[in-house]
Amino acid sequence: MASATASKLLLTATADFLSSSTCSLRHRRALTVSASRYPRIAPFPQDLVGWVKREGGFVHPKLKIADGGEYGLTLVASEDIPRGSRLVALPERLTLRLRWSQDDDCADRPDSPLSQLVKRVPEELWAMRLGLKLLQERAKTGSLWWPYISNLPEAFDIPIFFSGEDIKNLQYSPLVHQVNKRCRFLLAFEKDVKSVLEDVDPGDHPFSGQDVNASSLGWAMSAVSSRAFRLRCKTPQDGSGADVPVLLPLIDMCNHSFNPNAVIVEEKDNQKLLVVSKTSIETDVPVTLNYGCLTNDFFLLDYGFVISSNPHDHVELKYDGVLLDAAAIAAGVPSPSFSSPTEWQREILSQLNLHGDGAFLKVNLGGEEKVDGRLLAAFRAVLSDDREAAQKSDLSTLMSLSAEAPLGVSAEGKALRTVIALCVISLQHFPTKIMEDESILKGDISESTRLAVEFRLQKKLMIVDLMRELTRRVKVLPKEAFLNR
Ligand SMILES: C[S@@+](CC[C@H](N)C(=O)[O-])C[C@H]1O[C@@H](n2cnc3c(N)ncnc32)[C@H](O)[C@@H]1O
Repeated sequence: MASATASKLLLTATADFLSSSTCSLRHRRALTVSASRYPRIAPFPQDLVGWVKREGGFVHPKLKIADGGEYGLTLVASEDIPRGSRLVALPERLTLRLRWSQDDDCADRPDSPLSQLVKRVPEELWAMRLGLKLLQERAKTGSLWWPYISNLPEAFDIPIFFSGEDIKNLQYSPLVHQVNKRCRFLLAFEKDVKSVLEDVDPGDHPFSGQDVNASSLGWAMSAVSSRAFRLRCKTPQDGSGADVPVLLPLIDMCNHSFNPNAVIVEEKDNQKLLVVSKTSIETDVPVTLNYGCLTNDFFLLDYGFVISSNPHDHVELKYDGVLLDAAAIAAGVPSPSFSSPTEWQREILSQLNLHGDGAFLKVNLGGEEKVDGRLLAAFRAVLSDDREAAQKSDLSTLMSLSAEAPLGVSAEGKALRTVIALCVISLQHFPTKIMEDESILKGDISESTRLAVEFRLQKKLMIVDLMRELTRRVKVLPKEAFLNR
């Protein structure tokens, strides 16, 4: 039932590209409304903890699966657990990953229809590759992983399932571009899958003869992108030393924190994956893992959530001479030369890969660096008259915000004021104001609208914070910085 909803939403989100896509993957077991607050694939999912233990895994006796509030389900300590405790140990055979072998019963054949489908998915959509395996196991009667799969969410609030209106509500073109790209891929891949499977013998059908469409493919891709971990594997099947995506039943009930109380450790000798507590965990406290130092773009696109004051979030801009001249003029810099840099400035811009053939023009504001080092170095160089000092300075100094006015206070003042003006221009690109977003969030809105508005609000708050920080830096510059020489 919810799969049908997901299908409808995917159609709405991609109306521009869509021809037809309506049915959804139906599991052999009936899909009815779940009794849980966080609907799962099966109305009464199997006991995941019991299954892991029965299959040779270990689960700390003081751990349980519980309601993690707005974060969905989570693993929680039912009593205090000391630091350094083994929380979960998962045998390798319970991990769900792509394995190819001609004669191993636990693996898929390298010439199988599943492998043909996997090969048609671009590497950057690795979640879809493993998603195909997940769909195969979801469709298979008697799958080893059914107790795990029955506990997976039946739908995901991630942007590929947003309505067209909520995709627009993101107000941020790099993310809208990614969402549209994924939707387009899913719609095209649906057709690919049908054509590959058209003449496949029923016994070889990867999805036990069931129909697979853009919606079910989207479900599988989202299940993997929001739950898989990338582990470094050295086996020949997985490619030597590559990061291989793996689904880790039960371990993937842990929610994310940048300050996690647990870590995943690979126990090579026993071929087990462990979760070990990094700190003591008090009663009722959830076990958390760090999913990565990601921007909100990735958190929303892959996981369906947005982190407030995310120190890794940034906005992406294009290094564009005309735009930067406009920013510099707005900052009070007379005749800036971003559109027509001098030869020595072009040399520095080339070293920064911001000029010439193959230049990489994407730059960021925000994140740990606060101002993209390449952008800052370019500003310092283009807004300086001191050719000798610029050519003598090493790039790493020019790129560092903590380097104190490497080309003199006048250039530093102009550079920082121009970054502030660029922040203002970036803010103006968002059609709504911070106060409007805050007031929308107080209203009665759908989860996807809430996520979209929260996403754009966080971007804007990040820019405002950056402007404050840069203004503080400008204010402490000596007064020569304010003379427009
Ligand atoms: C690996 S699963 C964790 C288990 C999940 N809560 C569940 O109910 O199955 C990742 C998902 O949990 C939720 N989640 C995890 N950490 C979160 C956080 N810090 N903030 C909001 N949601 C979070 C998101 O829905 C995310 O897609």
